[in-house]
Amino acid sequence: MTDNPIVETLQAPSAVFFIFGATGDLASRKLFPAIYSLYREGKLAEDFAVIGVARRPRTNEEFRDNVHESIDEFCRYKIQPGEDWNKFAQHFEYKSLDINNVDGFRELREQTEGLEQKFSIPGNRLFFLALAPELFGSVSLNLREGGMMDGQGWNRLVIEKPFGYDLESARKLNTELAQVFAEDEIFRIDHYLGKEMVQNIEVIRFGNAFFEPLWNNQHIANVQITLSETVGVEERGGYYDHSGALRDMGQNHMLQMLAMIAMEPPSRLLPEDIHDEKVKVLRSLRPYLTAEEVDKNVVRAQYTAGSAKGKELPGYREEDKVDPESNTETYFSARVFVDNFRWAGVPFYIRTGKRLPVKTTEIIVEFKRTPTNVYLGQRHNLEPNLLVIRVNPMEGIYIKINAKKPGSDSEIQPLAMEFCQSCMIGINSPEAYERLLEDAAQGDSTYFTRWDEVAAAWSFIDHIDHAWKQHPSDVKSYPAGSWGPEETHQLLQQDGFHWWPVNGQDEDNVIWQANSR
Ligand SMILES: NC(=O)C1=CN([C@@H]2O[C@H](COP(=O)(O)OP(=O)(O)OC[C@H]3O[C@@H](n4cnc5c(N)ncnc54)[C@H](OP(=O)(O)O)[C@@H]3O)[C@@H](O)[C@H]2O)C=CC1
Ligand SMILES: O=C1O[C@H](COP(=O)(O)O)[C@@H](O)[C@H](O)[C@H]1O
Repeated sequence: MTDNPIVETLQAPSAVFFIFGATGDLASRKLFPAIYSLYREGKLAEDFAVIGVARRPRTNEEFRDNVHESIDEFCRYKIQPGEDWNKFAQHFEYKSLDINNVDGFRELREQTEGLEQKFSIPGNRLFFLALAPELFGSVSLNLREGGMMDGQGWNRLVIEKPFGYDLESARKLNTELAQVFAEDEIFRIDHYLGKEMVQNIEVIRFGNAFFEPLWNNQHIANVQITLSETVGVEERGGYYDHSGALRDMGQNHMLQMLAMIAMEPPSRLLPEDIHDEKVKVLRSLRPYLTAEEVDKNVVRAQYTAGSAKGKELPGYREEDKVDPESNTETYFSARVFVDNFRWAGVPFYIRTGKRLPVKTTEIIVEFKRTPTNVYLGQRHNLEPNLLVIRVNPMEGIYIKINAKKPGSDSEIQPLAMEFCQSCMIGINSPEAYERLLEDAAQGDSTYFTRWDEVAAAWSFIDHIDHAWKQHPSDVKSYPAGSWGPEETHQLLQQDGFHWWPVNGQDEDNVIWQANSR
């Protein structure tokens, strides 16, 4: 049922999609809308089914109403007046069960077989775990014990982050999953890898002749990755207070983006080859083994009360379900080194935080300056060239270059050569969860994380966390609505650099770049 002529209509194989945690936030905000968008674009096989699973009692009709509401509220496609809603909704059923009770899985098996018969689905089953991580191990064991793996087709497990709390717990979880699923059946989600512009990094780098020769320590001065959020912890205080920014964003999204920027070109674009290259980067991260090294290279902070857009905002310790004496970091920044031939000596600065002034994700590659400034005699300081990849919410890339100011004799100004994808594609740019669900159904693991990548990332993060645990109260503070603690600037100043403005704005919100919104 595609109404968009430019989308590819390669359909995913016919399968049953199980959403474990079907009454939860992720299912409602992301998963049901993603399934509907795939349906609207003709990317789902005609013969598909969805079974929502959670403890709360729901009839199939009530569940379908929930799905309708979630699509109304969160989907980029709207249900059309006069559209045959039931044609879509009849594919959805609900099963109330407790993950820890294997009998429920046996009943689920009967229900599944009934649906497979009804829609002529050849036994392909995709299990999406939108559940608290503590339940991941039990659900996979009970899938096997309850006979859910005995269908005639393939079985795939799609698993949400966080994958473990540290390397040890991640290993334990992986061992539990490996008792039931082979590595190529496990699809570990990092939803940043589903984002259009993160996937585009590969094409920008490997599809253009002029970047690759410059993509090394001879020509790149530093790389800056910013993932800033305006929201606080919202209703996720219980989870976040045990996680913090380093685990919530650092171990996964930020290191994955760094790996995409730093990896070697794979000889083939097969999932295994890309994973191989990324894991080499993650294993080359210089570990910070002592508290002194961590102090010198990593900054952590927590937001206090502040304001944004004229609205008063509470401090982190006043948030719902947060320990009033919590030392959990809501912000971190780090100077990271990739110790290999290509990147020796090039700092990668990464920062992320909640309650910052703008919602944006940007990767800025700062090039080294020209060998000499021939305009110095005319008192012109040339700015370095930048390549800026805008990931979220604006999507696009621009290159900042120096050019003569039109009409002037000698004045030089920085300007942006820009490709603004969101200006062109607008709301039709697929959401990350659509791509990832589709890829998992197709069996393509390129934009999921392989176990050795997850392990290498934890190994790097664990050293920082161990150092922090020695001095838990050593966390800096920043007012909500500000750009983080002062110390974050020192990270770059020690190398003679500074954070470039993101979102096309400097810290006084002066817009210097055309398509900033
Ligand atoms: N929400 C988000 O934006 C994001 C979430 N995630 C991850 O996704 C996962 C789910 O998050 P979220 O949707 O926010 O969590 P919620 O707390 O909103 O939902 C949890 C779901 O699990 C079900 N559940 C809990 N215990 C059991 C049980 N014993 N048996 C069966 N079902 C159970 C709940 O339903 P019921 O109470 O009816 O049993 C509910 O449907 C987590 O791992 C989270 O870290 C990751 C990135 C973003
Ligand atoms: O994984 C997570 O990501 C979101 C930010 O995702 P985005 O796509 O909106 O940039 C973050 O808010 C959340 O804390 C974290 O768990």
